[in-house]
Amino acid sequence: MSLTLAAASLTRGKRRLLDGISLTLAQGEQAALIGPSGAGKSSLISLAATLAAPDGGQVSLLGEAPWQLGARARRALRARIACVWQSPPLPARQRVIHAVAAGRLGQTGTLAALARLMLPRDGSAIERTLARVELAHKLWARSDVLSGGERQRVGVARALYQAGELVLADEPVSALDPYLAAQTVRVLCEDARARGATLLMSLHSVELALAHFPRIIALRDGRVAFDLPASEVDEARLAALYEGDSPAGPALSSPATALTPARC
Ligand SMILES: Nc1ncnc2c1ncn2[C@@H]1O[C@H](COP(=O)(O)OP(=O)(O)OP(=O)(O)O)[C@@H](O)[C@H]1O
Repeated sequence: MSLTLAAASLTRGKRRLLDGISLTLAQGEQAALIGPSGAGKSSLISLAATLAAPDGGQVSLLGEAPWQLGARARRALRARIACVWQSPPLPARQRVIHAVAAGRLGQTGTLAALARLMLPRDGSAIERTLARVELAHKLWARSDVLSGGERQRVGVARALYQAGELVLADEPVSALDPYLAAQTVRVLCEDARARGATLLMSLHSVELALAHFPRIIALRDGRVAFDLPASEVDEARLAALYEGDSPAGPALSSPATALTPARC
């Protein structure tokens, strides 16, 4: 299995963000994660990206138990996992070419990686990757002059360039217009399919989820509400899922650690 969560839970302060989540994704499988705001979608992606360790249950990624590995082995595992964040953490002065090149930073030794980052050898491959998200013209632009949607597409290009065996995407198209959103989801799905990579993507747009994914995993209040083939997700299930959106769990009693995006 590419991704397995077995009764996985995640707690911050007194709040249970994820409550006994069990699911598996086979190598090459593609699933969309949907659910109301606050359902736990980003928390689940954070667990799968090893940004957070479960405080109950197990997480297994690409056949490894990340939290039983030493730091070095966990870094090597992370290099096989590509992440796309809703707000990609791009340093302001970084140029797009370097931001995309950073996708492969974890795949070589430190010195080679730094040299590659300063002076990307495969600028034309990076440009072609950017062209897939209609951003080739921004190759040398600085990150701080990009729009929110352009930043998101740089994050997508970085993941495409990384070519991870497991691709995790948390609301990767929330800042894009409907045409680009559909186009970008399609590119991520096609790329994963062509490489036999596994893809898990959280989406607010149920329409995009149903149009592009064969499997829909729905979360509500930190639990799996349903996990079904897209063809079996009907209006009644969606109405029950989104009806009466409510915050999950009790209020925090103490400041909690934010699940901040980091490079996978
Ligand atoms: N570090 C934290 N400390 C305390 N509560 C948190 C923390 N991170 C998230 N939460 C809470 O956990 C719940 C789940 O958050 P999460 O971001 O996973 O939901 P989501 O489904 O991705 O929501 P959205 O669709 O709005 O992005 C929310 O109620 C959120 O306020």
